Amino acid sequence: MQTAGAADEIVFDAATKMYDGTDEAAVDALSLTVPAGEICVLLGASGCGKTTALTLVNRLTELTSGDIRIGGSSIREQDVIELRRGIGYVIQQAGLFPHLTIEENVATVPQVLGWKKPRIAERSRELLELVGLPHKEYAHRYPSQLSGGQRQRVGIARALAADPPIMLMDEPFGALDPVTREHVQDEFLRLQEQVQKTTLFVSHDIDEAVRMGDRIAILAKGGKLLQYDTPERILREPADDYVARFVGTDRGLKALTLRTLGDLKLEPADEASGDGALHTSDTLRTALSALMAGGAERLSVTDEAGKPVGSVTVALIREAA
Ligand SMILES: Nc1ncnc2c1ncn2[C@@H]1O[C@H](COP(=O)(O)OP(=O)(O)OP(=O)(O)O)[C@@H](O)[C@H]1O
Repeated sequence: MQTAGAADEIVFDAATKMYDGTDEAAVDALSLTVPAGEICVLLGASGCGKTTALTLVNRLTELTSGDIRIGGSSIREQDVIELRRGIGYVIQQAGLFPHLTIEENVATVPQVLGWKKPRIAERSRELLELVGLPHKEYAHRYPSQLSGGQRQRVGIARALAADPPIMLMDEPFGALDPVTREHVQDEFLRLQEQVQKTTLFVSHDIDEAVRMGDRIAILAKGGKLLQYDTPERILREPADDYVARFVGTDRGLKALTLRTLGDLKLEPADEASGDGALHTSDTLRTALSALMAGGAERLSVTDEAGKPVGSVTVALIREAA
């Protein structure tokens, strides 16, 4: 299996885009640094410049002024084709080639790079396994023979094929139903633990941003950066009223998704502790919801092996929050 490959820091340095025929910048002097190996979610309302900011990085959109540096090198000074070889790009509908099999789709970039056949075959096999699509079952299907979630996973495998240091993801899970979406998000996070790519991820969904982001950049119209922080800080200390409104009045509840029962000093369990349906890996929000739904005073908690480790109450969660 693939382990962490190279990852590069991305620096936006007063990056500005003014489209022809417009008199307002779509992205106005955006400056931020995404540390190597982290996921930065660009979050904001429709039209605030998220996609523009993203596509400035692979030069699908050209900068009007300012700069973007990847691993210290300006993108302006690089050959566009070379630049894009180092960047995986995933879009909403996966953008797979319908007339190519899954394996051929994953192999497109290695083929362009002139890899030898056995190396391409090995890489495709490895990547399909990595995204949870066993080669034997899926390699020879066509995109139309997969579910939406599976197609998105192939899109991710294809973007990772040449082991690029950077991933750009433009609402990659936007077209999926909420259950599949959560599942694919979790899978991507597991994958990211292994590959550790520097990832820019566009979303307009605060829940997705909180789940996926090591950091979240909240943008307002014109690509103006309102706050750039960890999900925890954004939920607890929104920079202004706009950010507070954007993250929602239930931000206290959302913050509960950032911590798990394993982070708490649990209380001892007693006979009245319920049936131990909660695990240390469950979030505080899941625990609160289980306590409310069951009307229980206290629920017992087990570790992943099913061993009882204590119990949780609403008061304990309130204290932790
Ligand atoms: N090719 C273009 N020519 C002119 N204006 C454009 C072009 N592409 C985008 N824009 C404008 O730039 C602004 C930012 O668009 P962009 O697509 O980056 O926003 P976004 O935040 O990604 O929006 P959404 O969430 O709706 O996809 C918008 O006002 C849009 O109309």
